[in-house]
Amino acid sequence: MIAKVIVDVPSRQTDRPFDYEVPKDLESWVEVGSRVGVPFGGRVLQGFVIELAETADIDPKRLKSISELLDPMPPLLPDLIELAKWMSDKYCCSWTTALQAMIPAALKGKAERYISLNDDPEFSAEEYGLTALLPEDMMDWIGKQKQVKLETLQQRFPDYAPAIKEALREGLLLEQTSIRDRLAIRKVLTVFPPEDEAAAREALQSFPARAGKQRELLAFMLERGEAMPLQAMLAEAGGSPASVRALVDKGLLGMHEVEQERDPYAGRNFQRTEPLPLMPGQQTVYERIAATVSRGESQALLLHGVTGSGKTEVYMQSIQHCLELGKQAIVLVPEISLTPQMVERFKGRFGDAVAVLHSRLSNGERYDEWRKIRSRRVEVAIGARSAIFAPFERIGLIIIDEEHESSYKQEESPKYHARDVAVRRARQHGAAVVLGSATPSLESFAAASRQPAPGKESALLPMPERVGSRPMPPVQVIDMRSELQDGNRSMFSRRLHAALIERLERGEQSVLLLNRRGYSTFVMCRSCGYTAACPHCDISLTYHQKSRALRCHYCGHAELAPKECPSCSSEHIRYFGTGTQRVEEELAKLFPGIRVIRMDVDTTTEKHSHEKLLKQFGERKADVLLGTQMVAKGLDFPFVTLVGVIAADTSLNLPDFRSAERTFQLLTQVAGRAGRHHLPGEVVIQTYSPEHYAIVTAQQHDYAAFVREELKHRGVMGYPPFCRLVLVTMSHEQLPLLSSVSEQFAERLRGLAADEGVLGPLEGGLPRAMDILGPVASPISRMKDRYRFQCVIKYRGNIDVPALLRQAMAPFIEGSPLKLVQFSIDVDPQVIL
Ligand SMILES: Nc1ncnc2c1ncn2[C@@H]1O[C@H](COP(=O)(O)OP(=O)(O)OP(=O)(O)O)[C@@H](O)[C@H]1O
Ligand SMILES: [Zn+2]
Ligand SMILES: [Zn+2]
Repeated sequence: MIAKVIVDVPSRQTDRPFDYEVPKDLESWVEVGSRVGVPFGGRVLQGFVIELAETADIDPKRLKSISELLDPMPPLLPDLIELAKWMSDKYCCSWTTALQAMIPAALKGKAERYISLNDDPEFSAEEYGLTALLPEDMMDWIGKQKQVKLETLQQRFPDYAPAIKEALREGLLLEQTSIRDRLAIRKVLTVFPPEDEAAAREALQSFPARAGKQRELLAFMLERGEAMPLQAMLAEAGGSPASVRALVDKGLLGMHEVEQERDPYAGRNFQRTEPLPLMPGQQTVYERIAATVSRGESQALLLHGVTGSGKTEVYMQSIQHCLELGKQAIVLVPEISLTPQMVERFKGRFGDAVAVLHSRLSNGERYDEWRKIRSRRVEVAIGARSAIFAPFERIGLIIIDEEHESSYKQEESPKYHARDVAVRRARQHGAAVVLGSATPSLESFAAASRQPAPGKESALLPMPERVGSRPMPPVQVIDMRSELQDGNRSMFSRRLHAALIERLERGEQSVLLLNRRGYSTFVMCRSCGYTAACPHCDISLTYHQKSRALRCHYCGHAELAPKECPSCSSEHIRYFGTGTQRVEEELAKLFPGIRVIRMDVDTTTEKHSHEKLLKQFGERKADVLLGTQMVAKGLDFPFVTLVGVIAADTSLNLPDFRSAERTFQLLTQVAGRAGRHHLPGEVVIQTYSPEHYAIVTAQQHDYAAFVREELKHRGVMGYPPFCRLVLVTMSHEQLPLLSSVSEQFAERLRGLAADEGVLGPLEGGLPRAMDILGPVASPISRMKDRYRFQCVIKYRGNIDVPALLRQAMAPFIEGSPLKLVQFSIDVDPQVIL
């Protein structure tokens, strides 16, 4: 049997399956999706079996064998293997990169080298005159251990590296490579009650007096009647491991190692919840989703429900329906809203049938949650982006909450968008996809608004009302320019100031949002305007108050913050702390005694800090929750009656075609935190551009008006959803070489597009058109000492752009990797900064 294996070398030249013979004893184990170790270029590397075949495509004499099978049960399923191929085509990444993205980090094995003695009876060290090569104690040690790690051997005998090498060459020592996973399954020695209870009870009567402890232990286990870890048993019943072992030897108790799972939610009791009677709006939507799931139709539905309309309840009842059909469900949520609130809701409804995958778990915990899915012990997976790869076999429903969130796009390779992968995976399984949001992305909204095919219903499912017909909170927009004219220099407008006082007096809570972007921490000289920049990247350094250091976000470069200006020696050099720190200080000054919880990157670095802070706020231990984007989403606190936005426009002015959309989304989401329960809410938005349509429409809670206006702009400028984008970034240390290669690349691409008959500006109204802009220097023109150029490709219609890109790149990616210009391709980029 031949296995076609994708080997873990992420280079474009080796991005294809290689043939390996499956050893006879592994034939019944190796499957499509198995992870194996295979010899490759003199080493053993990890790979995935993507196909099994009878015959090899290469000369059988050159055929090598699989060296090891890494897991008894394949970590990947055939549908995921196929999905990886699709991802590698669509996103222009290597196959192995796509496959690696699908398995938990704990399974990304690393090759290790082991040394043993050559115990082949034919081999004689004397004969080859090798007896003196290695010291006797080393030979003894290796012999006793049978197999030692090369690293350990070198540490123990540091002076013998050349001798060890020679011994390996001469065959005195043998080397094996093997893939070791980054972490093993946790095993616990467990004691089992007697298999034959009657016999054990009999034995209990006839125990000799001196074996009193054994008697006690046996009685204890008989009483208990179920297995328990040895440690726990000894702690509870007393006694020593030796007495337990004696009972095991007598065949009265059983004992062996049992895999144990780390359960991050162990010991937490989730209050069981029952499905709520749905509101009429929820009911209509639920019925559409349930019918689609029942039909096994892979349709993508857009649930456009305003904040507080009860989307989560609709998700949960739809999942319930899916489970009743014997199928599984995946729920994607943005990492940031994987708060205890969200987890609690799902655990409360589905109990142990839920696996939770998020990045704040340790690798081990994540792996264990993943194994619950793989071994079919759970039915529902809830997690961030990568949970879309949950290895379920019969998916009936995929839900993407807050579908407009940019965190669904992975920024490193494979640069996939979970929404597109979900649609593809749903097609494989005949599963329904539900995209939910109060502020859908323009792409999803445009797709769902398209005229449905004849006989089909619309994909757009609106829920325009809040649960219980609660009103949307009134929003006031404050023009900060007139505040200044009236002599108010504070960062709080008079209205926001007064509103905060009211909440303090009434004992209600407030959420304050500071749009962090544009408020970063930087260093500036007041005398000459000098700002500290990274010597390796074209970007300014940020100031970290704790370590008093300046750091680069891109390459990690760090230096001590200067006391005087390096440029003009002035002492008037100023460090600007994070925006949120400044707001916090100001709050303390203006409202003595106010209790503030600050939530930003600085206060949420520790593992559970995010949860802790929210919990405190939920318990009303603070008056104000102040933070960045983190406070805008998903929170549902009954006593929050005021939401204030300190400066709405910081994200409006970014040179990014989505900046208006992002601003509208952020304002709408954060405004939605107010007045969700019995107490009415109020929102105050401070801005310098009160007339901007993103702010006006957010004030009116008018998504449709925002979309109309935004679509006009996108149409004029030629941006999605009117076309699609691909960003190609090229980098190299030498500017002249980079400039010449990027010109040649763009020329080739234009030639290929012209051959296809699609080259040209998009304005022409052709159904298929492709425009290639650039190359130009990237907005960050140098990073990690490499210069960067980019091309932006805009296209419309059914054009296989990735295939054209591969062809255009081909001449530049062959040969020695060191001299090569590096190409990075981002399909459907979220930011083109
Ligand atoms: N049918 C119902 N009957 C009573 N209460 C409900 C019902 N459905 C939802 N709720 C409650 O309404 C509140 C808002 O619901 P939920 O948080 O699901 O809204 P949402 O649409 O997800 O909002 P957001 O987009 O702002 O997160 C919650 O407290 C929820 O428990
Ligand atoms: Zn200066
Ligand atoms: Zn840098």
